[in-house]
Amino acid sequence: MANFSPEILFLSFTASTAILYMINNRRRSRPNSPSLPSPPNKLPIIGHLHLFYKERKPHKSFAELAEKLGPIFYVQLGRVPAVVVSSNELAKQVLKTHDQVFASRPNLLSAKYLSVGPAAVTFSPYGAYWRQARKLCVTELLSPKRVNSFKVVLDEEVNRFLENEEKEEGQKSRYLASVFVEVEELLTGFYYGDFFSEWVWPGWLTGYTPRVIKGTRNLLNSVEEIFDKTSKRKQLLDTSALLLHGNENLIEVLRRVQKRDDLDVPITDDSLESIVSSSDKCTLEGYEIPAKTRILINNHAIGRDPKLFENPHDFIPERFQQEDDIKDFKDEDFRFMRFGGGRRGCPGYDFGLNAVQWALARLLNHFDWALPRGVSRGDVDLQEVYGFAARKRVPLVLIPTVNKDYDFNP
Ligand code: HEM
Repeated sequence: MANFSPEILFLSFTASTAILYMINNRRRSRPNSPSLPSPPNKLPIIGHLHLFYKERKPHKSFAELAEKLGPIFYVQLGRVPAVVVSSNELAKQVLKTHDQVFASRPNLLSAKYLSVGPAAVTFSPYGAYWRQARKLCVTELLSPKRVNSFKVVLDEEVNRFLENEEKEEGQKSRYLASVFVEVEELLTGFYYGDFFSEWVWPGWLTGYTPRVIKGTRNLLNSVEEIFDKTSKRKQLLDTSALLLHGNENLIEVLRRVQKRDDLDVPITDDSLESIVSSSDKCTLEGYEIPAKTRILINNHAIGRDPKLFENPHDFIPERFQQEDDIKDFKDEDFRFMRFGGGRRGCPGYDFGLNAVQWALARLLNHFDWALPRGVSRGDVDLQEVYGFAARKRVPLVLIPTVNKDYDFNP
């Protein structure tokens, strides 16, 4: 029997339902902006969703459409009206000029289950709860002082990982990495059922909901195991342990913090419970964007814009060594958006950079790397898979040669 993927099953089922009922929802959800470009072939119920299934790479389909329709266009994704922007100027307008209007987050099924730790902030709707949770996260977990104190742990972790690669601990590290990869896949925001959020059955029919539940269980078990390991580390990371689902969830942390008398902004019961959507209408490039329209910033297309990058499709990592580009880490022109932008931009910027630089510097300084014998540069598959952050489709396999002068236990 042919092996149909859950998405195909779901899309076919929905498309046939659409044909049976012959419902044309064009009038219901098209925003009030007749001149906003939009692709043809909009189907009943699923809208333009069928255009984005190709190779499971919606970012590429959006980029191809932008080439035909321009840097701003409208698509109907199931029940969700969306506007796709594909230029850095428009991204700047969304993330800077109108960032309050677009500061909320979509209501994803995966986020409902996986909203623990920093993800609880990431997926909170914009409002009082998000503001307090983010403030708590920034002051208690991501302040420069905190990030500095984690350096000891980072150092220890990188060493432990390298030492134990072949032992049981190494297997656990690999398992943990696989759990995070799965979580990252689940949080991509392009599960088709999310465009019909009032329907519960597609999640069960396609097996997506059980997958999310399993992913959540694995994540929580892994994180709990990490924090149970040593009481010393447990003390050091006490606050982050709480944020990452210790004995209290984030609401309980907020309830506890609510009783403190040193808060700049007192947390009232109202502010804890109120979830405000400030999603208002606004104008982009002369087009009126109705309230509750989802804005998708196509980072993939912006990162390959020939107006911004010379030979954008060529692999020239040296381009990022230019002084201007290093300075451009501030990204005032919104060319890279590595950490997003605006009021929902990444508060873990320092932490993330430290962690990546620390691990990468070690790997590059203390090992020489080469392709396996018989494999040449041209053989390396540079295709990506769509995700929260695009990952290589085929992992890069390299042979390290240990620098014997490096002491793992200084
Ligand atoms: C190199 C590492 C990292 C990268 C590339 C990264 C990137 C991002 C991006 C692109 C966003 C979305 C911003 C937007 O919507 O405009 C984000 C949000 C967020 N990140 Fe990071 N991040 C990194 C590390 C971290 C770390 C280490 C933490 C915390 C431990 C963290 C916590 C958050 C939170 C809480 C949000 C949501 C902010 C909000 O919605 O208010 N990130 N990150």
